[in-house]
Amino acid sequence: MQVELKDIGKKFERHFVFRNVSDSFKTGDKTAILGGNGSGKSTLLKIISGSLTSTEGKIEITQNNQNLPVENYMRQVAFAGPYTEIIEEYNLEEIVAFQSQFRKWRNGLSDADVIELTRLQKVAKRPIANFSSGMRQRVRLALAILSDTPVLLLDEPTSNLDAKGMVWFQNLLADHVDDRILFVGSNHQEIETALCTREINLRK
Ligand SMILES: Nc1ncnc2c1ncn2[C@@H]1O[C@H](COP(=O)(O)OP(=O)(O)OP(=O)(O)O)[C@@H](O)[C@H]1O
Repeated sequence: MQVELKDIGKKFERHFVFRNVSDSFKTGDKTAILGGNGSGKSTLLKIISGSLTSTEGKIEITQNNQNLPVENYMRQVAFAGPYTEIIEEYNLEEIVAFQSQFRKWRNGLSDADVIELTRLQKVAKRPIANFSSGMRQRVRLALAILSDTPVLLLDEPTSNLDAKGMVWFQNLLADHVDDRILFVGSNHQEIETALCTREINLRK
């Protein structure tokens, strides 16, 4: 799969957040999207995910030498950001079972494997509404990282994670990144972008 950004710009109200972002990404590319608060990292990630349209330019997706319509592409993208909604009334077992109805897990993992990999098995029957912010973030990350999608987008992945959670995140991502296109939005957090081999710096 190839994701190509052609002169992408995004304007909210009267102001451009960024303009002229052009780049091309293929399977195996791991890209850090860097910049300070308000530089447009989340906005660019949403555009790359297909969930937000750009004001200028276009995004082109190619799979098996064919252009992929955005609605087909969106099914192939997994996204986790601190703002990604999770169904509060469900418990972890129910959320995992719900997602697996429409999306396979990587490497033939079962729902039970996914729950085990969150390391939250002990609270798997508690409603997410009662989870701490760090526990919720683990759920968001596990659901995205373990989804069998060729594109993975993570926005500020270590937000709300403690030291143990950061190590958990790094190991989980390292085990599930190789055959994908990865984008990580980060405020220059070493630990978040450690695996990245290229960058888009929105400050420039
Ligand atoms: N829906 C929206 N309507 C109006 N302005 C918006 C909207 N979404 C984002 N913005 C503005 O666009 C700019 C970039 O926001 P964005 O969330 O992409 O930045 P960011 O680099 O991810 O920031 P942070 O590091 O603080 O998360 C900000 O000035 C923000 O206020």
